[in-house]
Amino acid sequence: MTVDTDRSPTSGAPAEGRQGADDPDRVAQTERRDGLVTTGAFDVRALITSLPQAIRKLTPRAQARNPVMFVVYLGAVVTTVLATWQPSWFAWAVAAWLWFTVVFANLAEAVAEGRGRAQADSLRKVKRDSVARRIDDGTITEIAGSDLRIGDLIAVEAGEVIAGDGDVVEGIATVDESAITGESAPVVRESGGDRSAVTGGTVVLSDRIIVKITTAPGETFVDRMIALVEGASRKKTPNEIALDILLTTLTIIFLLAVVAVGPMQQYAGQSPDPIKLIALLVCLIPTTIGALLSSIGIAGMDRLVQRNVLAMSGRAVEAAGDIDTLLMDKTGTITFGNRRATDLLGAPGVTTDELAGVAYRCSLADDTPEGRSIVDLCLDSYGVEPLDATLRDATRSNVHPEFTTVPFTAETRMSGVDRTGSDGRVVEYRKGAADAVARWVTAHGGTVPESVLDEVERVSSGGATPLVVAVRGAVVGDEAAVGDDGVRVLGVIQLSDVVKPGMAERFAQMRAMGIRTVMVTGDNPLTAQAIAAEAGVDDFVAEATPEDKLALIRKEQSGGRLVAMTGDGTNDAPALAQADVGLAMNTGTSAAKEAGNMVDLDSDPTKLIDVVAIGKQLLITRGALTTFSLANDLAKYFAILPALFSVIYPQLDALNIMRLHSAQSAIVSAVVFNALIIVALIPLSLRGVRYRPSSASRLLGRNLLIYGIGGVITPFLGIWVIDLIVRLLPGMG
Ligand SMILES: Nc1ncnc2c1ncn2[C@@H]1O[C@H](COP(=O)(O)OP(=O)(O)OP(=O)(O)O)[C@@H](O)[C@H]1O
Ligand SMILES: [K+]
Ligand SMILES: [Mg+2]
Repeated sequence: MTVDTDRSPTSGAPAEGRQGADDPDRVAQTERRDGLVTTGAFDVRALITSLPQAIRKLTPRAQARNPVMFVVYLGAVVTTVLATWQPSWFAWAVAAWLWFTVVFANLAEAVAEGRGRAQADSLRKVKRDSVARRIDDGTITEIAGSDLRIGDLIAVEAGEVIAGDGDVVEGIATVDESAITGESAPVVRESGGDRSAVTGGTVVLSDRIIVKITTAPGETFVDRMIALVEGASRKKTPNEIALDILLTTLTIIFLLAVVAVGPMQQYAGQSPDPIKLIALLVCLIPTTIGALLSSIGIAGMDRLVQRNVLAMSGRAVEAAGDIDTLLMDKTGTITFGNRRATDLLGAPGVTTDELAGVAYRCSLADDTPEGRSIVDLCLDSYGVEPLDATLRDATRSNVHPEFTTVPFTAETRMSGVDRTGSDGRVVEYRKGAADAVARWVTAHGGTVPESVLDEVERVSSGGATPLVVAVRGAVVGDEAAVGDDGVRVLGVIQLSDVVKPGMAERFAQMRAMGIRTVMVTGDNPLTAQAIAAEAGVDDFVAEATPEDKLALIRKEQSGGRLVAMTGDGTNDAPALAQADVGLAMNTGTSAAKEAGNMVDLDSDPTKLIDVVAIGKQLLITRGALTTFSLANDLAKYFAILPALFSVIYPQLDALNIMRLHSAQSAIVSAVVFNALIIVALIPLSLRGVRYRPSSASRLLGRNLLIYGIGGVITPFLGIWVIDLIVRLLPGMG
């Protein structure tokens, strides 16, 4: 057991290095920083500090949620009544230890929940009251952050707290998100692209942005994080419900068996003692796993929080343990997502100046990061004469009589501007994915020159994204001479992005875990291939629309496979919602974060390795403790049955292999052991059984061996030792 003695989980202080080298279960080393942090290790003091909370859970209502422990609870009540009615040392000893059993079970849950409370406290600090400057028809009203409604537009400037969750709809800013992510380096949040989501409670460090509110007060990301780490929103997973049903069935069977013992005793001329029968029942029903089941689940979620992953459902965590396929989008997930225009390559007979002029027009109203980077490149490196500010702004906000914006969509994979001249003739400026533009050009009777196709191929093979630029219609003004109404390809814009470091080895690790990694991108096959090779994914799908992404997941799932998806864009949202595990990047859009069932605050897609390990560990821990609990209960037969019957059937004394002192001391010892084993296993239930990547059947065999045999042997030793002490107490015969 790893005992971290230098901090209490309820101290509220975010720990430095919550995971150290002392944690044997650490599956992968991730940089840890300040932030949403607690110790992953178990702290003995937590048992004491969580005691009041455990006692508070003694209400019938709280107990009724757990059928196995509810039987113990009722047993404790009945035994207490009997002990008051006919007091004896034995009766009171059993009553007291039955109450301890119930409290210890509550304690397991309270300790697990307590670990989240410190995180919740530090998150509440993020939820400070802030003032929002709401924009209504151009005027600004100051209102309380708590009065914001979905759809409100607010202006936030450097130094101000963002009052609510939303998407940046105008501007670009650096934002300090450390209160939530623990990452102290500021992040860029900008309109238009996949890095538009901002979280209420974070602070704008530079510039000014306009944010469109996407969540109602009280339902914000931070609110959900608080509910999550406190376990308030925890629902039983299907697996837990199935196990609950099994445990309840066993409890009913044992209840019937014990009820039958009374008449048997009577028949043999011995008057049955209800206290002994209750003790027998409690020892036989699976109290150990019944007591620890919910803390195992809570601890699994908590371990994810320690890795900066927020799981919105326990079901997703369990599914993660069995993932077969991981789908990822490319930009922003495998690459940094900071696609910048880096080069312009003119078609034959087109000068780069002409190309730059058209590229600039194309991107004037394109509010994506790609579009803005093209404008920057054209102005800074190609000396394009900028349009005057009013004209530009009018175009951008699509109110100019002459210019009509054609925004980028994931379906068309093109964007541009239509310009209506004074003679009513329209010129269409377009740029976009090579295949999309080629289709547009062909549809209008044009062709893409061979040399442009060569450039596209060259740019793509290097892992960059080529955008083909084309114009259709008569020339108005000073752009490239296109002659008549025809359509003409002007050249290629090169967009460059960088693969996040360390991808290849992490994907290799996934391969070792039996997970197939597939990159799904809207980009062209050559770029996809180059990036796929660099990142080391097993497979890739290119030119995928949002529907394709969704269909791919459905196809994988229909083959019985469990699928994880990581993504950041609005176009990934349907797929994130469909996947068994939908891990959204925190840098992504609100839509993506809403759709997924997990959010990675570090925006690291390979974090899925940790998520899978934690999911597997959760399943293994639950299996191991269930095995242990059942084996354990079996062994208690040997302590209690001889004690109950040896007076009438002396042969049964042969079963009393522990040579327990007396019937009373045997029963009390069994009940004491039954209670103490719960406390002894709390650390294991919270920390989880050690997990190493290996085949599922090997793991299962190994655990059955350790926890099955351990579960049989431990009670014999434990009850024998406890009996040595208990026999010294009064009333033990
Ligand atoms: N602003 C833009 N204007 C025109 N075309 C664009 C623009 N941005 C991207 N494209 C083109 O559309 C393609 C699809 O872009 P999108 O951002 O939808 O990709 P995606 O499906 O999210 O995949 P990934 O994020 O993995 O690249 C890009 O590969 C590019 O060729
Ligand atoms: K038991
Ligand atoms: Mg994307």
